[in-house]
Amino acid sequence: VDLSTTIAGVKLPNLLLNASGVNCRFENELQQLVESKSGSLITKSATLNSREGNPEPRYAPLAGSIGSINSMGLPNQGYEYYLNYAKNFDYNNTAGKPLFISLAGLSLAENKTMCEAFRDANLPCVLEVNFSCPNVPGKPQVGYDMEAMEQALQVLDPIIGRPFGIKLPPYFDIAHFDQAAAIFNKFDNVVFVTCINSVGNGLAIDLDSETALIKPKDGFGGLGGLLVLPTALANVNAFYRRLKPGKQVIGCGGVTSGKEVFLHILAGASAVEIGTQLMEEGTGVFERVQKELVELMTAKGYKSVEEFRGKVKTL
Ligand SMILES: O=C(O)c1[nH]c(=O)[nH]c(=O)c1Cl
Repeated sequence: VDLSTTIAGVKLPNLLLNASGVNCRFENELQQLVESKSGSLITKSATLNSREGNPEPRYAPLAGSIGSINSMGLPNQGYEYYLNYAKNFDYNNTAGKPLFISLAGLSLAENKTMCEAFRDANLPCVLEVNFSCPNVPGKPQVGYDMEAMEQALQVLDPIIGRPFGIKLPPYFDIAHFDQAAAIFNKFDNVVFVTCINSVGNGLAIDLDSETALIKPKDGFGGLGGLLVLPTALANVNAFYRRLKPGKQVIGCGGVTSGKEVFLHILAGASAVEIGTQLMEEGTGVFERVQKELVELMTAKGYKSVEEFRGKVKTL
């Protein structure tokens, strides 16, 4: 069974990778991903300067393993740390794993500076511009401001000057799928969108203590895990149906096993990111999920993901 895929012109030996933000802030964590059975890896979203992020507790699993809530607040080492990592990355590693870099500037100026630095370094890594962090107080998500998103792309696309992707928030209105896809179809370098980032500003409350699970923002944080699966599948499929040929969708959200990876591919995903389940299980999740996906494909008679990608049936 062939699980390989190609994103932005780079080959992934298998279609699984981490969701940006999980197990990828520090070099030792990134090395764990390199040594894992993932097909590639992506760094924690970087800002111009390093950040401590929000006060803890800022992440919590939800009762009944239905998902997670986080308001990390973009803790990261600053973009130069990840630029340096990308300069030293072994692109000829035996596993053949490519490297993705996530950038989440707090302003267009920050994103411009970071994208110029990566352009000047001219490295084989692939950029994923994060327009969807829901947890920086006072910073509304660019992904929910269509005009700002288009203006940002008008500035960043020519600077990046090569294929790149965008990490999107979940949309919940068909008109928003239409508007966002129409924007991305204007930029030839935007060759993939990653759907979805966490479902913003949920509130998880503990029944016994009658207290919010996380400290920042009165307990408001992004939701992930199984509970967001139907929203993730809808966003993957909405953009799969709307983006021009040649543009791809990376699925993210609700993956706990091979089953949900299969559903993401059926919805149209060319690669699939794992966040909450990686946070809870550790990097062994990639081997387990891959085995389950192969078993499921074999049971269904599929030899490659191309045979069923995007082929979700409707009634
Ligand atoms: O709070 C975070 O760091 C964070 N948390 C998320 O759930 N998505 C993001 O893109 C980011 Cl940047």
